[in-house]
Amino acid sequence: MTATKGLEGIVAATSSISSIVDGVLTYRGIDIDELAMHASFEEVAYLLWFGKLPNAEELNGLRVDFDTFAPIPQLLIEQMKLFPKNVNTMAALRSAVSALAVYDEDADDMSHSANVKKAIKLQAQLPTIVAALSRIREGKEPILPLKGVTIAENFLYMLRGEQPDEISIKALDQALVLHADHELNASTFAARVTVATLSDMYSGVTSAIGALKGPLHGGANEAVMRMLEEIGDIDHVEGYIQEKLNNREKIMGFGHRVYKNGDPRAKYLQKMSRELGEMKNNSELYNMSVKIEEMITGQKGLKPNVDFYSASVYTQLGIEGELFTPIFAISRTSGWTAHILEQWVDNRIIRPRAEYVGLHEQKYIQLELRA
Ligand SMILES: CC(=O)SCCNC(=O)CCNC(=O)[C@H](O)C(C)(C)COP(=O)(O)OP(=O)(O)OC[C@H]1O[C@@H](n2cnc3c(N)ncnc32)[C@H](O)[C@@H]1OP(=O)(O)O
Ligand SMILES: O=C([O-])CC(=O)C(=O)O
Repeated sequence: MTATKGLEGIVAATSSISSIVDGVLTYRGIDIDELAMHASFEEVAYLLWFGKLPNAEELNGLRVDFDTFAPIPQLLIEQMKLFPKNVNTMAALRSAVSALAVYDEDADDMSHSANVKKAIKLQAQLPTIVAALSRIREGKEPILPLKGVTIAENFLYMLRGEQPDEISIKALDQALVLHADHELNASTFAARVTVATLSDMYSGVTSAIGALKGPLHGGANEAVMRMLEEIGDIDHVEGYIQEKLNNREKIMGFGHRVYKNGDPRAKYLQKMSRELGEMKNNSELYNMSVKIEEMITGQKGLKPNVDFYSASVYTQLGIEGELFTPIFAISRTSGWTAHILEQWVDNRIIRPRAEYVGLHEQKYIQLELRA
């Protein structure tokens, strides 16, 4: 038995949700380019769960479900208020989603219909939780979700308590579409491993949030923002990045296990970042990001991934760094829950082997004889 570090190249599941072949990403067979340009996040969530784009009636039904489920239990809000103010937002989100199970009397109902309902419910409630966590951190009261608006609009409204502008809504909606699913990435794999024991959907999504938090995965978008803040000025990019490269440090937001010639999602976030800068007459963040990209691609041949330009996009939308990875989680909830439902269709516990590299033939030594 020989281990493959990081399971690189190992095919660990079959799936009909999303695929990456020769650098082309599709959701249910539809190219991400088409979805990025034409689809709303609500349509994409439906597509991931049900395998087809919704007709007008189905889409409306899903929107009504989101409206119904978006409010979160008051007891959960009270619990979140007890979290320390400086808590990591992903840690708080992980705890809040875990707690949601306690308030759902159907949490352990493993029928397909109950699980589909939980997927929709989780998708509706994640934006409410993330916005509430942000408001509580700022010492403000959480805001109740609106009815009859998109997830992107509702989230921005609940964050700020005022009607967001159309450009921000459109940009966030497109970002949600781009982050919704990505084959067997680490957090989705974590979700599938968890629910393959026949544990419940809340456990699966809680595991996934834990995996997404790390800076080698979803946490990279926040790390990119911290890096841009540390650099501070376009004139400092060269010295800062060169020193990191000389020290063989990783630059967050670059590289990918599967894409070697570039992440097809990154170009949309780059475009959005450029356009937002032009609109606000302040392209500093965008220009810094482009300069970083030129250096990393020039010297290491590495291309930006989905996390790199999302950092400057969210910042230009007036969103704080602590919310970048939680926003990723809001979007990826659609993909995680679609994978969880798929896992249960033909389930088998996921239990690989380890190549043992430890000591052999050791003897038990009595406590009093140990050094
Ligand atoms: C949504 C997402 O999860 S997208 C990914 C978000 N993560 C990041 O942006 C973090 C930065 N990137 C990375 O750490 C990696 O590229 C990963 C985690 C995305 C992929 O990891 P792996 O496929 O295991 O590649 P690995 O880390 O082994 O890198 C291969 C080589 O490229 C180098 N490399 C990879 N990414 C980077 C980077 N961002 N900066 C500098 N060097 C890098 C590694 O140092 C390694 O070099 P070596 O062979 O000389 O040791
Ligand atoms: O697929 C991966 O390894 C990481 C990624 O880009 C994602 O989850 O969107």
